[in-house]
Amino acid sequence: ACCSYRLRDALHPLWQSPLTIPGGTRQSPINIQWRDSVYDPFLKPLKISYDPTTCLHIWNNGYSFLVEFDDSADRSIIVGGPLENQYRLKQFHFHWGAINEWGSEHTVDSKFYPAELHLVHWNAVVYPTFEEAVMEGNGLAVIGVFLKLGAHHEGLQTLVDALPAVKHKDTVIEFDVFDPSCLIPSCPDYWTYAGSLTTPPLTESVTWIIKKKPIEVDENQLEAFRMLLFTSDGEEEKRMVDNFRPLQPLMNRTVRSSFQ
Ligand SMILES: COc1cccc(CN2CCc3cc(OS(N)(=O)=O)c(OC)cc3C2)c1
Ligand SMILES: [Zn+2]
Repeated sequence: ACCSYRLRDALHPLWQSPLTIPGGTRQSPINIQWRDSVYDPFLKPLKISYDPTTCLHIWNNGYSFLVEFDDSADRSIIVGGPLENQYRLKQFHFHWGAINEWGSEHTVDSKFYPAELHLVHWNAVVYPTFEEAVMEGNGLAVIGVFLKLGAHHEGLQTLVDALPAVKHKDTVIEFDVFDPSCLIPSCPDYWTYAGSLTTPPLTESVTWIIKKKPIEVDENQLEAFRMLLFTSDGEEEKRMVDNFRPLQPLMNRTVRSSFQ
């Protein structure tokens, strides 16, 4: 009883997974202290080339909603930046809060944004499958984009309009043409550091590329995220909000910036 009590204490209420990974040295998310980040002049610009027709569907996986892509060929890829290889787009999703005061996973100088977009890519040059890449130190590259409250975002609206169809956990809707580069700021500046997935399996396989500039979305668009449910149809409704992992210790890591 004692050990299970201890374990239960350490489990995150959201997905019953450990808050800290035993022996974890590069967990995510982290606070990005702007003045502690180190400008690296050798960082290249990140090159993003997505084919909008690789978009497949949106599904509510009970933790967020994922927009998944056909990653059977090198049709939607990123290259450059801190990356040694090119990486294929697998899916993107968001994390958000119940209110605008919090919701992002990463913070900048301890400031939360109301939401954060993650575009998940995998190293198909080195690994045969996404599942294998998830387990390897250089397996994944995730672009993080902060969302702030402001003007209506035209590109996001097509996605928002589809959300009522994936209100419940394990629902899916076809979504067949979407170019996620409309959600990425044109400003090239980013921070980068070695981290992990922030949802199970929490593996330390992610090169994080966090864009300095946020995108603006309006209140109605954030509210649309908040009307999704963690729960399946027929279960007692639990609103899908606050689906972000707590900040993790920086430990022996340096955050590099692509800008001075
Ligand atoms: C070996 O473990 C897996 C193999 C294939 C697919 C998955 C599920 N996948 C992992 C990557 C990931 C990563 C996710 O978020 S994040 N913040 O990028 O870590 C996520 O947020 C909803 C969902 C998923 C789903 C796990
Ligand atoms: Zn994420």
